[in-house]
Amino acid sequence: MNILDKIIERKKQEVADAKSKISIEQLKDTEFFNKPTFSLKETIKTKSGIISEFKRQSPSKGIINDKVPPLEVVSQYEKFGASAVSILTDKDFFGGSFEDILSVRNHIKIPILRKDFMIDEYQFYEAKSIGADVILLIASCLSPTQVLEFTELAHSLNLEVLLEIHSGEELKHINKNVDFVGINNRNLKDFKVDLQHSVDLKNQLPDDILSVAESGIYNEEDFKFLEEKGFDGFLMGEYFIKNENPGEKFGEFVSKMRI
Ligand SMILES: O=P(O)(O)OC[C@@H](O)[C@@H](O)c1c[nH]c2ccccc12
Repeated sequence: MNILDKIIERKKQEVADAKSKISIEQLKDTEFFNKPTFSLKETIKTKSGIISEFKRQSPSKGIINDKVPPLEVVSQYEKFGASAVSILTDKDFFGGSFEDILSVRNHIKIPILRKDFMIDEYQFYEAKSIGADVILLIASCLSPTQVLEFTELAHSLNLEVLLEIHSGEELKHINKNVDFVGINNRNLKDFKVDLQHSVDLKNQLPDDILSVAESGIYNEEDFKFLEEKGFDGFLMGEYFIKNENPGEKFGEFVSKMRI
């Protein structure tokens, strides 16, 4: 079984447990559920275009940084011009939690992407109740019909949708309602990174869709290369988070790139 299958199997159990503890009605009754959201569609154009990520660990890299608190990191990301922050909420494989979003929500005014593996409607209500603005849909874990239905549900809750694809096969998961198409430079099944593969795929996207290059952007050349190919957004995690002071590293990067 590959890692992605393992994650999804575990996620099903996790969602079943959560459902048995807290109902959707209870989620609707939380502080953030009815608050207005922040739009990445706006900030992707007006700020740096970078969605900078907070994560402690990943299946491909193990522990990356478990020393810095989320608020310290994301406040700096905001200060230096991040269009949004991505926060992993998966616990077992990425060391995240809802608390990582809850603890920062009231302190930043840019969109938060809840980065998790969405497989069930329940998780959209959860995302909204913790104060997320954008959710990720991973094409390789869903059918095109599920992508369509989940997008409608997300929009009904005022959440924006980043649809992640990695192969030509997955182009058929795209529908005109998704807000952004992310192309993962990393294959989630074997962790290989290939930027040219992503550019080839980007050239097959509909013209009017906002595109995000995701993962494995490890230096200035990688970023420039993808920027020149016309990506609108860039999802970057490890390059910043692996440092003692990820926020400062992000600030240096933005000023060096003059974005
Ligand atoms: O740390 P990186 O290589 O810069 O990658 C960030 C982000 O793109 C990556 O965490 C990611 C992209 N899609 C995902 C899906 C699930 C888990 C993680 C991811």
